[in-house]
Amino acid sequence: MAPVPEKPLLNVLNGKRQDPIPLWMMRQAGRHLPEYMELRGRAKNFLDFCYTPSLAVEATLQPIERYGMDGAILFADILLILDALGRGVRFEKGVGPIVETVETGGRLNEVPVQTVVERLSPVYETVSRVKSRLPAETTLIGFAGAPWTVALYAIEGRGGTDKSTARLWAHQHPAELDLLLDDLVEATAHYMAAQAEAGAEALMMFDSWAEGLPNDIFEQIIIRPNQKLVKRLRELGVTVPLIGFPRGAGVQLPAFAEQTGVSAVGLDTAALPSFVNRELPSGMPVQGHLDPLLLMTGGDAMERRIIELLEAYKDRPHIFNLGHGVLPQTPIPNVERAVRTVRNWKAS
Ligand SMILES: Cc1c2[nH]c(c1CCC(=O)O)Cc1[nH]c(c(CCC(=O)O)c1C)Cc1[nH]c(c(CCC(=O)O)c1C)Cc1[nH]c(c(C)c1CCC(=O)O)C2
Repeated sequence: MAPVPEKPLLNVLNGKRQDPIPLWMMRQAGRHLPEYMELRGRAKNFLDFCYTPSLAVEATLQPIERYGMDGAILFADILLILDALGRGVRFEKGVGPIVETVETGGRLNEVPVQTVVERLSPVYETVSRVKSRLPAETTLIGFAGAPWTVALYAIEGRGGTDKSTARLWAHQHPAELDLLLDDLVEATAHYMAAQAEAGAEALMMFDSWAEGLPNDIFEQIIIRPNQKLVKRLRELGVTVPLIGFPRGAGVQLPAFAEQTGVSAVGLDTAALPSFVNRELPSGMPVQGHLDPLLLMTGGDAMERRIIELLEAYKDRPHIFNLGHGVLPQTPIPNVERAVRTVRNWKAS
Protein backbone atom coordinates (compact mmCIF):
# COMPACT_ATOMS: atom_id res chain seq x y z
CA MET A 1 0.00 0.00 0.00
CA ALA A 2 1.22 3.54 -0.74
CA PRO A 3 2.32 5.37 2.42
CA VAL A 4 -0.19 7.86 3.79
CA PRO A 5 1.11 11.34 2.80
CA GLU A 6 2.30 13.63 5.56
CA LYS A 7 0.33 16.77 6.23
CA PRO A 8 2.81 19.23 7.79
CA LEU A 9 0.18 21.63 9.13
CA LEU A 10 -1.80 18.83 10.74
CA ASN A 11 1.40 17.45 12.26
CA VAL A 12 2.04 20.80 13.94
CA LEU A 13 -1.51 20.88 15.32
CA ASN A 14 -0.76 17.46 16.76
CA GLY A 15 2.23 18.92 18.58
CA LYS A 16 5.14 18.21 16.22
CA ARG A 17 7.53 20.83 14.90
CA GLN A 18 7.87 20.84 11.14
CA ASP A 19 10.58 22.18 8.91
CA PRO A 20 9.83 24.24 6.86
CA ILE A 21 7.17 25.93 8.98
CA PRO A 22 3.71 25.29 7.49
CA LEU A 23 1.62 28.32 6.66
CA TRP A 24 -1.78 29.62 5.69
CA MET A 25 -3.44 33.02 6.08
CA MET A 26 -6.77 34.00 7.54
CA ARG A 27 -8.98 35.40 4.74
CA GLN A 28 -6.59 33.96 2.19
CA ALA A 29 -9.64 33.54 -0.03
CA GLY A 30 -11.10 36.95 -0.64
CA ARG A 31 -11.03 40.30 -2.28
CA HIS A 32 -7.26 40.63 -2.70
CA LEU A 33 -7.52 37.91 -5.40
CA PRO A 34 -8.82 38.88 -8.87
CA GLU A 35 -9.99 35.28 -9.38
CA TYR A 36 -12.09 35.63 -6.22
CA MET A 37 -13.70 38.83 -7.53
CA GLU A 38 -14.59 37.00 -10.71
CA LEU A 39 -16.27 34.15 -8.77
CA ARG A 40 -17.96 36.61 -6.43
CA GLY A 41 -19.57 38.33 -9.42
CA ARG A 42 -21.31 35.09 -10.33
CA ALA A 43 -23.28 34.85 -7.06
CA LYS A 44 -26.42 36.87 -6.35
CA ASN A 45 -25.06 37.92 -2.96
CA PHE A 46 -22.46 36.85 -0.41
CA LEU A 47 -24.76 34.40 1.43
CA ASP A 48 -25.65 32.70 -1.85
CA PHE A 49 -21.94 32.50 -2.62
CA CYS A 50 -21.35 30.64 0.67
CA TYR A 51 -24.33 28.33 0.06
CA THR A 52 -23.34 27.38 -3.50
CA PRO A 53 -20.84 24.51 -3.22
CA SER A 54 -19.59 24.85 -6.81
CA LEU A 55 -18.52 28.46 -6.06
CA ALA A 56 -17.40 27.92 -2.45
CA VAL A 57 -15.21 24.97 -3.49
CA GLU A 58 -13.42 27.13 -6.07
CA ALA A 59 -12.98 29.99 -3.58
CA THR A 60 -11.47 27.58 -1.03
CA LEU A 61 -9.04 26.18 -3.59
CA GLN A 62 -7.92 29.46 -5.19
CA PRO A 63 -5.27 30.39 -2.59
CA ILE A 64 -4.00 26.79 -2.60
CA GLU A 65 -3.58 26.87 -6.37
CA ARG A 66 -2.00 30.34 -6.41
CA TYR A 67 0.23 30.23 -3.33
CA GLY A 68 0.52 26.57 -2.31
CA MET A 69 -0.67 27.24 1.25
CA ASP A 70 -0.42 24.25 3.63
CA GLY A 71 -3.92 24.87 4.93
CA ALA A 72 -7.15 25.34 3.02
CA ILE A 73 -9.81 27.12 5.06
CA LEU A 74 -13.34 26.24 4.13
CA PHE A 75 -15.00 29.13 2.32
CA ALA A 76 -18.00 30.12 4.44
CA ASP A 77 -18.71 32.72 7.12
CA ILE A 78 -19.15 32.73 10.89
CA LEU A 79 -22.59 34.31 10.46
CA LEU A 80 -24.12 31.44 8.47
CA ILE A 81 -25.19 29.84 11.71
CA LEU A 82 -27.25 32.91 12.61
CA ASP A 83 -28.91 32.68 9.23
CA ALA A 84 -29.67 28.99 9.89
CA LEU A 85 -31.01 29.98 13.32
CA GLY A 86 -33.50 32.21 11.54
CA ARG A 87 -31.93 35.60 12.27
CA GLY A 88 -32.14 37.04 8.75
CA VAL A 89 -28.49 37.81 7.98
CA ARG A 90 -27.66 40.18 5.10
CA PHE A 91 -24.31 41.38 3.79
CA GLU A 92 -24.46 44.92 2.51
CA LYS A 93 -21.86 46.43 0.23
CA GLY A 94 -19.75 48.95 2.11
CA VAL A 95 -21.55 48.21 5.41
CA GLY A 96 -20.79 44.56 6.15
CA PRO A 97 -23.13 42.08 7.80
CA ILE A 98 -26.51 43.11 9.21
CA VAL A 99 -28.36 40.74 11.55
CA GLU A 100 -31.86 40.84 13.00
CA THR A 101 -31.22 41.49 16.70
CA VAL A 102 -32.31 39.43 19.72
CA GLU A 103 -34.09 41.30 22.48
CA THR A 104 -32.66 41.40 25.99
CA GLY A 105 -33.21 37.99 27.55
CA GLY A 106 -33.95 36.49 24.12
CA ARG A 107 -32.82 33.04 23.06
CA LEU A 108 -31.47 31.43 19.92
CA ASN A 109 -33.12 28.08 20.40
CA GLU A 110 -36.35 28.48 18.42
CA VAL A 111 -35.04 26.48 15.48
CA PRO A 112 -34.29 22.84 16.43
CA VAL A 113 -30.58 22.00 16.23
CA GLN A 114 -31.32 19.25 13.71
CA THR A 115 -32.90 21.84 11.38
CA VAL A 116 -29.95 24.19 11.82
CA VAL A 117 -27.58 21.39 10.89
CA GLU A 118 -29.68 20.49 7.83
CA ARG A 119 -29.94 24.10 6.66
CA LEU A 120 -26.15 24.26 6.62
CA SER A 121 -25.75 21.13 4.52
CA PRO A 122 -24.30 23.01 1.49
CA VAL A 123 -21.32 23.75 3.74
CA TYR A 124 -20.62 20.05 4.34
CA GLU A 125 -20.94 19.40 0.65
CA THR A 126 -18.29 22.08 0.04
CA VAL A 127 -16.05 20.38 2.62
CA SER A 128 -16.30 16.97 1.03
CA ARG A 129 -15.83 18.29 -2.51
CA VAL A 130 -12.79 20.33 -1.48
CA LYS A 131 -11.37 17.32 0.31
CA SER A 132 -11.49 15.21 -2.82
CA ARG A 133 -9.62 17.86 -4.84
CA LEU A 134 -7.01 18.99 -2.32
CA PRO A 135 -3.33 18.06 -2.71
CA ALA A 136 -2.53 15.16 -0.37
CA GLU A 137 -0.24 17.29 1.80
CA THR A 138 -2.74 20.12 2.36
CA THR A 139 -4.82 20.26 5.55
CA LEU A 140 -8.51 21.16 5.30
CA ILE A 141 -9.62 23.49 8.09
CA GLY A 142 -13.28 23.89 8.98
CA PHE A 143 -14.47 26.65 11.31
CA ALA A 144 -17.23 28.44 13.13
CA GLY A 145 -17.56 31.60 15.16
CA ALA A 146 -17.11 31.12 18.90
CA PRO A 147 -20.30 31.71 20.91
CA TRP A 148 -19.58 35.24 22.19
CA THR A 149 -18.50 36.59 18.79
CA VAL A 150 -21.62 35.21 17.12
CA ALA A 151 -23.82 36.40 20.02
CA LEU A 152 -22.35 39.85 19.64
CA TYR A 153 -23.63 40.09 16.07
CA ALA A 154 -27.04 38.83 17.20
CA ILE A 155 -27.19 41.41 20.00
CA GLU A 156 -25.63 44.43 18.26
CA GLY A 157 -27.07 43.66 14.82
CA ARG A 158 -23.72 44.37 13.20
CA GLY A 159 -19.97 44.50 13.83
CA GLY A 160 -17.86 47.62 14.14
CA THR A 161 -19.88 48.97 17.07
CA ASP A 162 -18.47 49.82 20.51
CA LYS A 163 -20.05 46.52 21.68
CA SER A 164 -21.46 48.13 24.80
CA THR A 165 -24.97 46.77 24.19
CA ALA A 166 -23.66 43.20 24.18
CA ARG A 167 -21.23 43.81 27.03
CA LEU A 168 -23.96 45.34 29.19
CA TRP A 169 -25.81 42.01 29.03
CA ALA A 170 -22.83 40.43 30.76
CA HIS A 171 -23.19 42.84 33.70
CA GLN A 172 -26.95 43.32 33.78
CA HIS A 173 -28.34 39.99 32.57
CA PRO A 174 -25.57 37.40 33.09
CA ALA A 175 -27.93 34.43 33.48
CA GLU A 176 -29.81 35.31 30.27
CA LEU A 177 -26.54 35.78 28.42
CA ASP A 178 -25.34 32.36 29.63
CA LEU A 179 -28.47 30.77 28.14
CA LEU A 180 -27.95 32.54 24.83
CA LEU A 181 -24.32 31.40 24.74
CA ASP A 182 -25.41 27.84 25.60
CA ASP A 183 -27.82 27.88 22.65
CA LEU A 184 -24.91 28.81 20.41
CA VAL A 185 -22.61 26.19 21.96
CA GLU A 186 -25.13 23.47 21.14
CA ALA A 187 -25.87 24.56 17.56
CA THR A 188 -22.20 25.30 16.82
CA ALA A 189 -21.02 21.95 18.19
CA HIS A 190 -23.34 20.04 15.87
CA TYR A 191 -22.43 22.30 12.92
CA MET A 192 -18.69 21.80 13.47
CA ALA A 193 -19.11 18.06 14.07
CA ALA A 194 -20.87 17.83 10.68
CA GLN A 195 -17.91 19.61 9.05
CA ALA A 196 -15.52 17.08 10.63
CA GLU A 197 -17.78 14.26 9.50
CA ALA A 198 -17.61 15.64 5.93
CA GLY A 199 -13.82 15.64 6.02
CA ALA A 200 -12.48 18.72 7.84
CA GLU A 201 -9.14 17.74 9.39
CA ALA A 202 -8.94 20.57 11.93
CA LEU A 203 -11.51 23.04 13.24
CA MET A 204 -10.99 26.66 14.23
CA MET A 205 -13.19 28.72 16.54
CA PHE A 206 -13.04 32.43 15.76
CA ASP A 207 -13.57 34.61 18.84
CA SER A 208 -12.88 37.84 17.00
CA TRP A 209 -14.34 40.09 19.68
CA ALA A 210 -12.53 38.82 22.77
CA GLU A 211 -10.61 42.03 23.32
CA GLY A 212 -10.84 44.55 26.13
CA LEU A 213 -12.84 42.45 28.58
CA PRO A 214 -12.52 42.53 32.38
CA ASN A 215 -11.09 39.18 33.57
CA ASP A 216 -14.32 37.95 35.23
CA ILE A 217 -16.32 38.70 32.07
CA PHE A 218 -13.59 37.11 29.94
CA GLU A 219 -13.99 33.99 32.05
CA GLN A 220 -17.80 34.06 31.64
CA ILE A 221 -18.17 34.83 27.95
CA ILE A 222 -14.92 33.67 26.36
CA ILE A 223 -13.34 30.87 28.41
CA ARG A 224 -16.47 29.04 29.56
CA PRO A 225 -18.32 28.94 26.22
CA ASN A 226 -15.18 27.85 24.33
CA GLN A 227 -14.57 25.20 27.00
CA LYS A 228 -18.16 23.96 26.69
CA LEU A 229 -17.87 23.91 22.90
CA VAL A 230 -14.66 21.83 23.05
CA LYS A 231 -16.28 19.44 25.53
CA ARG A 232 -19.43 19.10 23.42
CA LEU A 233 -17.40 18.46 20.24
CA ARG A 234 -15.46 15.71 21.98
CA GLU A 235 -18.73 14.22 23.29
CA LEU A 236 -20.03 14.19 19.73
CA GLY A 237 -17.03 12.09 18.75
CA VAL A 238 -14.94 14.79 17.07
CA THR A 239 -11.26 13.86 17.35
CA VAL A 240 -9.58 16.42 15.07
CA PRO A 241 -7.39 19.22 16.52
CA LEU A 242 -9.25 22.35 17.63
CA ILE A 243 -7.72 25.81 17.22
CA GLY A 244 -8.95 28.56 19.54
CA PHE A 245 -8.58 32.19 18.46
CA PRO A 246 -9.54 34.64 21.19
CA ARG A 247 -8.52 37.75 19.30
CA GLY A 248 -7.31 40.50 21.61
CA ALA A 249 -7.18 38.26 24.70
CA GLY A 250 -3.85 39.82 25.73
CA VAL A 251 -2.78 38.77 29.22
CA GLN A 252 -5.80 36.45 29.45
CA LEU A 253 -4.49 34.20 26.69
CA PRO A 254 -2.70 31.76 29.07
CA ALA A 255 -5.94 31.11 30.99
CA PHE A 256 -7.72 30.53 27.68
CA ALA A 257 -5.00 28.13 26.48
CA GLU A 258 -4.97 26.17 29.74
CA GLN A 259 -8.67 25.99 30.56
CA THR A 260 -10.60 25.58 27.30
CA GLY A 261 -9.10 22.31 26.14
CA VAL A 262 -8.13 23.63 22.69
CA SER A 263 -5.28 21.86 20.91
CA ALA A 264 -3.66 25.06 19.63
CA VAL A 265 -4.13 28.82 19.79
CA GLY A 266 -4.24 31.45 17.08
CA LEU A 267 -2.25 34.54 18.06
CA ASP A 268 -3.39 38.02 17.11
CA THR A 269 -1.39 40.94 15.75
CA ALA A 270 -0.64 42.34 19.22
CA ALA A 271 0.60 39.05 20.75
CA LEU A 272 3.98 39.39 22.47
CA PRO A 273 6.25 36.44 21.60
CA SER A 274 8.22 36.52 24.87
CA PHE A 275 4.98 36.51 26.87
CA VAL A 276 3.49 33.73 24.75
CA ASN A 277 6.57 31.56 25.16
CA ARG A 278 6.79 32.15 28.89
CA GLU A 279 3.10 31.83 29.75
CA LEU A 280 1.65 29.20 27.39
CA PRO A 281 2.04 25.50 28.13
CA SER A 282 5.32 24.34 26.55
CA GLY A 283 4.64 22.25 23.49
CA MET A 284 1.31 23.92 22.77
CA PRO A 285 1.17 24.76 19.04
CA VAL A 286 0.73 28.41 18.14
CA GLN A 287 -0.44 29.98 14.90
CA GLY A 288 0.29 33.56 13.84
CA HIS A 289 0.82 36.48 13.80
CA LEU A 290 2.11 38.90 11.15
CA ASP A 291 0.33 42.26 11.06
CA PRO A 292 -1.95 42.24 7.97
CA LEU A 293 -0.97 45.90 7.43
CA LEU A 294 2.68 44.86 7.17
CA LEU A 295 1.71 42.19 4.63
CA MET A 296 -0.03 44.96 2.72
CA THR A 297 3.15 47.07 2.98
CA GLY A 298 5.58 44.31 1.98
CA GLY A 299 9.29 44.91 1.39
CA ASP A 300 12.33 44.18 3.56
CA ALA A 301 10.55 45.31 6.72
CA MET A 302 7.93 42.62 6.20
CA GLU A 303 10.60 40.00 5.55
CA ARG A 304 12.54 41.01 8.69
CA ARG A 305 9.43 40.77 10.84
CA ILE A 306 8.49 37.36 9.43
CA ILE A 307 11.96 36.05 10.29
CA GLU A 308 11.72 37.60 13.75
CA LEU A 309 8.46 35.73 14.36
CA LEU A 310 9.82 32.44 13.01
CA GLU A 311 12.88 32.80 15.29
CA ALA A 312 10.72 33.68 18.26
CA TYR A 313 8.70 30.44 18.06
CA LYS A 314 11.56 28.11 17.09
CA ASP A 315 11.18 26.12 20.31
CA ARG A 316 7.51 25.21 19.92
CA PRO A 317 5.23 23.81 17.22
CA HIS A 318 4.44 26.81 15.02
CA ILE A 319 2.20 27.52 12.05
CA PHE A 320 2.86 30.80 10.28
CA ASN A 321 -0.22 32.98 9.78
CA LEU A 322 -1.37 36.58 10.12
CA GLY A 323 -2.67 38.19 13.29
CA HIS A 324 -5.97 38.84 11.48
CA GLY A 325 -7.29 38.50 7.94
CA VAL A 326 -5.63 39.47 4.64
CA LEU A 327 -6.83 42.95 3.68
CA PRO A 328 -8.45 43.48 0.27
CA GLN A 329 -5.77 46.01 -0.80
CA THR A 330 -2.91 43.53 -0.25
CA PRO A 331 -0.66 43.19 -3.34
CA ILE A 332 -0.26 39.61 -4.50
CA PRO A 333 3.57 39.88 -4.81
CA ASN A 334 3.72 40.65 -1.06
CA VAL A 335 1.88 37.43 -0.25
CA GLU A 336 4.20 35.54 -2.61
CA ARG A 337 7.26 37.04 -0.91
CA ALA A 338 5.90 36.19 2.54
CA VAL A 339 5.35 32.59 1.44
CA ARG A 340 8.91 32.39 0.02
CA THR A 341 10.37 33.85 3.20
CA VAL A 342 8.65 31.27 5.38
CA ARG A 343 9.56 28.41 3.03
CA ASN A 344 13.25 29.41 2.88
CA TRP A 345 13.79 29.97 6.59
CA LYS A 346 15.61 27.37 8.66
CA ALA A 347 15.87 27.29 12.43
CA SER A 348 19.43 28.18 13.51
C1 LIG B 1 -15.94 38.42 12.25
C2 LIG B 1 -15.92 37.42 11.12
C3 LIG B 1 -16.82 37.38 10.01
N1 LIG B 1 -16.45 36.31 9.23
C4 LIG B 1 -15.36 35.67 9.76
C5 LIG B 1 -15.04 36.33 10.97
C6 LIG B 1 -13.95 35.89 11.93
C7 LIG B 1 -12.61 36.32 11.50
C8 LIG B 1 -12.38 37.81 11.57
O1 LIG B 1 -12.37 38.35 12.67
O2 LIG B 1 -12.24 38.40 10.48
C9 LIG B 1 -14.68 34.46 9.29
C10 LIG B 1 -14.54 34.24 7.84
N2 LIG B 1 -15.11 34.92 6.81
C11 LIG B 1 -14.74 34.37 5.62
C12 LIG B 1 -13.93 33.22 5.91
C13 LIG B 1 -13.50 32.19 4.86
C14 LIG B 1 -12.26 31.93 4.36
C15 LIG B 1 -10.97 32.68 4.61
O3 LIG B 1 -10.61 33.04 5.73
O4 LIG B 1 -10.21 32.79 3.60
C16 LIG B 1 -13.78 33.16 7.30
C17 LIG B 1 -12.97 32.18 8.12
C18 LIG B 1 -15.12 34.82 4.29
C19 LIG B 1 -15.59 36.21 4.11
N3 LIG B 1 -16.52 36.91 4.86
C20 LIG B 1 -16.76 38.12 4.31
C21 LIG B 1 -15.95 38.26 3.15
C22 LIG B 1 -15.96 39.45 2.20
C23 LIG B 1 -17.20 39.39 1.40
C24 LIG B 1 -17.06 39.95 0.03
O5 LIG B 1 -16.64 39.23 -0.87
O6 LIG B 1 -17.43 41.11 -0.14
C25 LIG B 1 -15.22 37.07 3.00
C26 LIG B 1 -14.28 36.69 1.89
C27 LIG B 1 -17.76 39.11 4.82
C28 LIG B 1 -17.75 39.36 6.28
N4 LIG B 1 -17.93 38.42 7.25
C29 LIG B 1 -17.84 39.01 8.49
C30 LIG B 1 -17.63 40.38 8.31
C31 LIG B 1 -17.46 41.39 9.43
C32 LIG B 1 -17.62 40.61 6.93
C33 LIG B 1 -17.55 41.95 6.25
C34 LIG B 1 -16.19 42.52 6.24
C35 LIG B 1 -15.55 42.34 4.93
O7 LIG B 1 -16.25 42.52 3.92
O8 LIG B 1 -14.35 42.02 4.91
C36 LIG B 1 -17.97 38.27 9.76
